[in-house]
Amino acid sequence: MHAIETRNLRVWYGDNEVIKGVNLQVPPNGVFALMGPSGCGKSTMLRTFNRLLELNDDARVEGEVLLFGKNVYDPDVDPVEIRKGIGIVFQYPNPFPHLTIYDNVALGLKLNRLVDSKEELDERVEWALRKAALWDEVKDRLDDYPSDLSGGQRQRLVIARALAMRPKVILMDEPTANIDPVGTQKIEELLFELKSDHTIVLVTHSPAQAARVSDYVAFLYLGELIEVGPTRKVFENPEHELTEKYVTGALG
Ligand SMILES: Nc1ncnc2c1ncn2[C@@H]1O[C@H](COP(=O)(O)OP(=O)(O)OP(=O)(O)O)[C@@H](O)[C@H]1O
Repeated sequence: MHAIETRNLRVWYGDNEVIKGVNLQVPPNGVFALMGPSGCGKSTMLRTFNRLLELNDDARVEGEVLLFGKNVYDPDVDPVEIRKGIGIVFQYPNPFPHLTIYDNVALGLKLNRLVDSKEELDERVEWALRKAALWDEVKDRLDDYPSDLSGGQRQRLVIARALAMRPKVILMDEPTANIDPVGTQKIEELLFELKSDHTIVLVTHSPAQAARVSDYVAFLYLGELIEVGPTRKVFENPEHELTEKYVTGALG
């Protein structure tokens, strides 16, 4: 079964149609990149997957988004539950500034009563920080605040916060756009580690990053899906001229 499947997905902001009937299938466990130039609709599409987009009053969604076979837009689905079950990481690392490193990871577990004891909470926090490849750097300063961390570390803290909830799917919207090259490399290595247990959908405007980290890639252009397939195939043997132009840098 696909982790995510869209069926004739369309999105409007007011009268402006920005996703124009996209049919897409994201296989489970791997990195699936959504790439395309600025404004083509990548972030908009990503936010339809966890129903975050409808928090924007102007936006209207049509079509289906199946999450492991279940349409998240069915009337019996609670969008809050959907958002809880899917991790999301944004372009600007946004840990809670007034919570310690420990509490940033622990908060969702506490609020949702996912653990029974302090011991279990400690274990889960450590587990998530290890999975996010941050534990060694923060284990002696769990009571510090995220402002003491580098941008790359803050982003891995956000990833740990998401992982603590054990999501099957993690959405990442340009997670390295504001991170230096060393921090970017760490996050890209982390994606490689995470993909055996998680489905990661990565929005990137960088074809080079898509080529480095993804197993499958979709190329979006002006709200349309131009091409999708295994990353190697799309980069080495694209079917569409537009894709070829984009991956060779001729499209901007
Ligand atoms: N809140 C909004 N209200 C109205 N139009 C919007 C809104 N957000 C995005 N758009 C428009 O929708 C289109 C798609 O934007 P979106 O941000 O999804 O593209 P993107 O590919 O993620 O671009 P970028 O890489 O620059 O973030 C653009 O034309 C954009 O101007």
